[in-house]
Amino acid sequence: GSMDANVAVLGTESVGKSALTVRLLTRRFIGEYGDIESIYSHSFMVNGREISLNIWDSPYSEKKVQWADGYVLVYSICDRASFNSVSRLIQTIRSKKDYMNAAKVPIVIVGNKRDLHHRRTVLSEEGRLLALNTDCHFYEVSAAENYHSVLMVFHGLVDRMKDAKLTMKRPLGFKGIVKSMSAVFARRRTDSL
Ligand SMILES: Nc1nc2c(ncn2[C@@H]2O[C@H](COP(=O)(O)OP(=O)(O)OP(=O)(O)O)[C@@H](O)[C@H]2O)c(=O)[nH]1
Repeated sequence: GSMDANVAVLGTESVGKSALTVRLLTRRFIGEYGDIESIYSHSFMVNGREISLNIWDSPYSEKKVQWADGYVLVYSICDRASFNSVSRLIQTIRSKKDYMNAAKVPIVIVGNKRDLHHRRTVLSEEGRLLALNTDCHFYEVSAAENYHSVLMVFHGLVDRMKDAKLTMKRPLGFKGIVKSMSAVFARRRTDSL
């Protein structure tokens, strides 16, 4: 059957949340993203099954943590503070989500801006270790350079959400605010939330 799930892309400022989301949806990197805050709907096939994701790309808020079924937690490999905030986010999500088993909340950790290795301040091993210790998936990617690795992030999350037995079909909770990608390319402020 198909799966319909809500995904929150979270992380501190300028780590590339919009870049990752736009890369997934359009396969493109457009450089500057402005103050985009929208929910996007995106469907793809995984092992012959249609997966429909509602993706909310935005700074942290409690409302989004409640809304989401799965989380993409993004930091920049050039920004130590953004990495530190990821472990705090994991704690927050696990304390706020009412799962039978908190360890099962589907979370993937993403170290972005891999292309900027000359400015790296967070080692790959540190990301991998954090993921190991918190039972999350881990990816290092470059939204700027690569579509495939970004796709793998969302496939990994879908796998985790399937494990969490999230199979019910349900309507999008925020009627009428799914923006078309033209809003992104027009770099329009989307303040209707
Ligand atoms: N070199 C490089 N730059 C990137 C990458 N991803 C994003 N950027 C740049 O980093 C800046 C911030 O990217 P955004 O996608 O707007 O980051 P964000 O996390 O959505 O930022 P906020 O909306 O401010 O929270 C932009 O100038 C992007 O072009 C990457 O993989 N490599």
